[in-house]
Amino acid sequence: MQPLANEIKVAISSDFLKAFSMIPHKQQSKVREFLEKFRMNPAAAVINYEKIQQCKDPNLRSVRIDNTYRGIVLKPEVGNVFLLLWVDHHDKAYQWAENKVFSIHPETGGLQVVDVQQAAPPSTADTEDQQKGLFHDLKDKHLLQLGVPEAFLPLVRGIKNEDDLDRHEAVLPQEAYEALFLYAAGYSIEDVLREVEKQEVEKEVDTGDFIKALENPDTMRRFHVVEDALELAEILNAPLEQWRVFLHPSQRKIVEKHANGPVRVLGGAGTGKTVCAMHRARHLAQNVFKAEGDRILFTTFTRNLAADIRENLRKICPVDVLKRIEVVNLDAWVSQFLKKNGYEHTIVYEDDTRDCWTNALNVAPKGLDLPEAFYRDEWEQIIQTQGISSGDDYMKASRLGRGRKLNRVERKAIWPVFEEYRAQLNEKGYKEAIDAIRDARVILQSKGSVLPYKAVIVDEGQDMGAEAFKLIRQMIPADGSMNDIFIVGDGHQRIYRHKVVLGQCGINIKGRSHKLRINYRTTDETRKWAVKLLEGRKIDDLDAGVDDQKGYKALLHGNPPQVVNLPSMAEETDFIVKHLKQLESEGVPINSVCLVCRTHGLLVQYEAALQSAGFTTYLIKRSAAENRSTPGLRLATMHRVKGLEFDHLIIAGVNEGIVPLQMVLEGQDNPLAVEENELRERALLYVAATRAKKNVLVTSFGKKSRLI
Ligand SMILES: Nc1ncnc2c1ncn2[C@@H]1O[C@H](COP(=O)(O)OP(=O)(O)OP(=O)(O)O)[C@@H](O)[C@H]1O
Repeated sequence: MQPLANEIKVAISSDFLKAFSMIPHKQQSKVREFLEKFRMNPAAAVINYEKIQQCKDPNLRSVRIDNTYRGIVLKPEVGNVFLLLWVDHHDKAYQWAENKVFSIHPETGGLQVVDVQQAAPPSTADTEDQQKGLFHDLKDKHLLQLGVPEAFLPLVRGIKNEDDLDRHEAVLPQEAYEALFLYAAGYSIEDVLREVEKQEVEKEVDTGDFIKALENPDTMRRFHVVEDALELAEILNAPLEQWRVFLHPSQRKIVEKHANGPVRVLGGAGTGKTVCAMHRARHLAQNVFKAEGDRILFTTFTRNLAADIRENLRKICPVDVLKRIEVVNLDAWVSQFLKKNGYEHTIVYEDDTRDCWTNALNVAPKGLDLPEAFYRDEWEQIIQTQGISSGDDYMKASRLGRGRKLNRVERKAIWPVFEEYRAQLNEKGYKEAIDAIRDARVILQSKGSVLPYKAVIVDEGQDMGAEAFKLIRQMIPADGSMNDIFIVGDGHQRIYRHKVVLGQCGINIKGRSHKLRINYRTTDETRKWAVKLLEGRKIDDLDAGVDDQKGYKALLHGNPPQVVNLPSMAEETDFIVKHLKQLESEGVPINSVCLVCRTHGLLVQYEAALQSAGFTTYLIKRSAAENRSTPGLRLATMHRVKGLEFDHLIIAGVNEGIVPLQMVLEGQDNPLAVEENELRERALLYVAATRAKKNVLVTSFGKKSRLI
């Protein structure tokens, strides 16, 4: 790798990458050639800097890409630093540059770009209105602390309500908008400053020191200092995958945190939890645990998400770093571990154990007349959760929270069902995941094995059960080591049957808890629709506390989800076909669309109908990464789309009886369990809707679900 001349720093902006992605391929190749020369020596004579007439910022220059295309570069007067800002056709590039001014904010130290033409206050604002503005309680000093550029103070004073604030979102620097949004949402100024990490801003900011400004977290959300040619080439190969380079300050803080124990990160759908977890893995492997034998374990709940993460880590890690990060879903890790330790069995899930239950229920006492669902829940919620393995222990077990009371005689009478169920599993060589996880922990404990992991990173923490977290704790015992466990999760997305209290699994996160609030994936309209599904429900924070969705915001805007009810499935399918054809006619690639529904049975029916309408389809499976190079409309159950994302989403068959799934709700005599089951069904719809980047269509036939 060649070093840069004279310690010159070259940074590219997120805007530059967006502009680069929009120019023709031919010019993109020219830009690449130019950039390589530029990166090696931006001060070289071959680079033709031209002053831009009428430009408000005296430090902006244009550079020649070819006869017709120009790049826009910022070369501050002081410091050996060059920033690449934009690329476009000559006239458009000049137009873009005309009103832009780049400056270091005197309070926050962040390098901001503002369009000075947009800084004028709303023309309707008279003096009286200004006094009643949304921010009239805040002094100028506070507004500046929040990152509002000085030139924008009159504009911000003229903002009268939240809609007005939203209208100015694109005009304000993102950090200023986010801080104002939080204040408008009811946070105190102190809370806002804490939330946006601006409590400890340096006293004196040198507004001429661009090198220093490039290290500021606000700057780093839009500028990236290019390290070497390889990195530059990789960034240019996927200019729109901005998560690879530009982290939000709240994300960066979490990623680079030096933590003296386990860290928990919460955040609603699309807030970049997985992105943070991946960057954390890279950061630890690259900068903290650097020895050849050091390993980072990155574990997820679902198998297809692990496959996706493996692919994405490749994009941000050099090969030598990547090979020290092991990505695997927990069940697979456990399976491999048990195999290595001489255990041969198959891990089974709910659907695989139907026969075992049928046989076990043959020994159920006739007089009690308890439904199958009762036995299954008793097994899962009492016997498995408490690790009960004998009739005696079952007699003593706490059944708190179970609606149907059982006296001693009844307990004794039903215990043989569970014994028989266990025997059925053993006979077939099956193990429920929770048993396998428990076995792995016991082996680790008894052998005192030392694993090579210096850190464990957990994605989808909300779906890991207590046994899973106890195992993770055992993998990396609590011996005071720094940066040992990093968990990201969201109770709103819990769609499997687990609820944990990390503290009770030996994972103490006190004082090391963070929250992400900016949704990068969905539009704000979709986010609001999805959040409503869970409104008023108590959602836990993985550690016996309560989580909320206050202060969340999506960066993108669009139409709210379209909800359509049709009389029959045939008519619903026709409607979906028309919708898909419309998308195709707008140039939407069909593999960026996913049709989701609640059950596999229904999915198969939609698959057949859509295939006969001429669409190629692709079923998303439990074990494979979502490979976009495979053609076809994506089809998946709600469980399978967790952690994934698509431009367009169709949620079909959202009928009463299907969402929530009747089978899940019935047979329950415990109101608490009914409530929990319904919550999970709502969470499934929340997860499904929040997979969409652009728009959501929700369809039903016959009677539509009461949830929509
Ligand atoms: N700093 C960032 N800059 C640009 N895009 C980002 C950034 N962080 C996250 N994203 C994008 O936001 C989307 C959601 O990110 P991610 O999947 O990490 O969120 P999540 O919180 O794990 O979502 P969920 O819980 O809904 O599965 C992705 O498309 C990701 O690339």
